[in-house]
Amino acid sequence: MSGDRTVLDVTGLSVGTRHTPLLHDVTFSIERGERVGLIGESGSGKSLTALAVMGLLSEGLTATGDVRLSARTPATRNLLEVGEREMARLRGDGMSMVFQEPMTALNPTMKVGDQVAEVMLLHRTQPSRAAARRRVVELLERVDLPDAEHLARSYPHELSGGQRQRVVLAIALANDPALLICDEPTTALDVTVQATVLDLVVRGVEARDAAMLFITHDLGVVATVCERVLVMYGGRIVEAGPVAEVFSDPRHRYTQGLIGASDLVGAEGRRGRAALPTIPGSVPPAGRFPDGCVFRTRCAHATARCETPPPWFPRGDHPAGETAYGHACVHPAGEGQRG
Ligand SMILES: Nc1ncnc2c1ncn2[C@@H]1O[C@H](COP(=O)(O)OP(=O)(O)OP(=O)(O)O)[C@@H](O)[C@H]1O
Repeated sequence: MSGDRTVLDVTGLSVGTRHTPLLHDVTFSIERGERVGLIGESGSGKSLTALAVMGLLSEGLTATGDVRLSARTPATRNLLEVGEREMARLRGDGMSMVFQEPMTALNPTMKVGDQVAEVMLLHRTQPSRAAARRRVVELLERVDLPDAEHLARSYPHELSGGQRQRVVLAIALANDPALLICDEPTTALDVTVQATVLDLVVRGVEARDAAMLFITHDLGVVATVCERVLVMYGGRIVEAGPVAEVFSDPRHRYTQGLIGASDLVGAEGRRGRAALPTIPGSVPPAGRFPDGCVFRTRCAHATARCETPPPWFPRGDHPAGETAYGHACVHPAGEGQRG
C-alpha cells in the first residue's frame, strides 16, 4: 500500500470483454477520511471502475491489475484474485456501495428494518437479532428518518424515493465500512431532497473516518463534497488533483471542455473554466481561505461545521445562506475573504 492511511489502492486496473478493452491502466488511491470524486462523460468508465473494485463486474468482463483494500483484509491481497466468498464478506463490511436507484438495491418483499438488520447479522457485527433490531432504529434515526421504529416495519414501496435512499445509505453504513462508493446516489431523487441526502452521505463517512469514492456527472456536487477529483475519459484517468486546482486550472483538454460545458461559475462570474463554483454567492479566488478549513457542506441546505477556529468563521453552525465547498468558504455578501 502506498501509505498508512491508504484504504484503497488501485494500480494498473484494466477491464474489458474478450474483444474490447474498456478500462485502461486505471491507477489511484484513497486515504481514510478522504472524499474523492470520479467524473467523466457517460460511458467513460466510472461505473466499471467502481464495480471492478467491488468485485461486481458482470459476466463476460475480466479485470487485470491490482486492487487492495487495507481494511479488514491483509493489504497484501489483490482483490482481483480473491474468491467470491471473501469478496461477499468484504462487501458491506470492508466496503459498500450506494447506487443511483434505491429501489433496485432494496428487496421489495422485505420490511426495510429487516433489510438493515440482515446486513449486520450476515457480517456478524451484532451479537443477536435483538441487538441488530435496536441498532436498526439507531441507524435509521442517524439518516434522519422520522419515526424510525415505525418506518422499520414498512416495505420499500411505502417510502418516498428520498426515504428509500436513506435506508440504502443506512444499510451501506451499517457495518462501518472503511470505503463507501457512491454511484450517482442523488441523481434519481427530487432536487429538494438531493442536498439533504448528500449531506447525510458526507456526515456518515465523516463520522466513520471512511474513505469515499463519489461518482457523479454534477461538478457542483464534486466541488461541494470532495477534496480530490479524478477525471475519466475513454476508460482512462486523464487528470487528477485537488478539486480547487483541477476546476480552476484544468490541464487536460477534456477536463477543460467538461468544465467549460458545466454550470460552474468562476470567480469573475464567467461560466465554465471556473475558479470555484458558486451555490449561490460570490467566490473568492482559490487559496483565499483559512488554512485547514474543513468546511464541506452547503449550510444553505444543512447544518454545516467549520472546524477552523476564529478569526472569521465562528466554530459551530454557520448562518443559513453561507455557502461552502471543498476547503472553500464564502459568505454570500463576499465578506470574510482573507487574502
Ligand atoms: N457488461 C458490459 N459489457 C460490455 N461493455 C460494457 C459492459 N458494461 C459497460 N460496458 C461499456 O464500458 C464503457 C464504460 O461503461 P461505464 O458504465 O463504466 O460508464 P460510466 O462512465 O459509468 O457511464 P454513465 O455515466 O453513463 O453511468 C461503456 O462504453 C459501456 O458501454
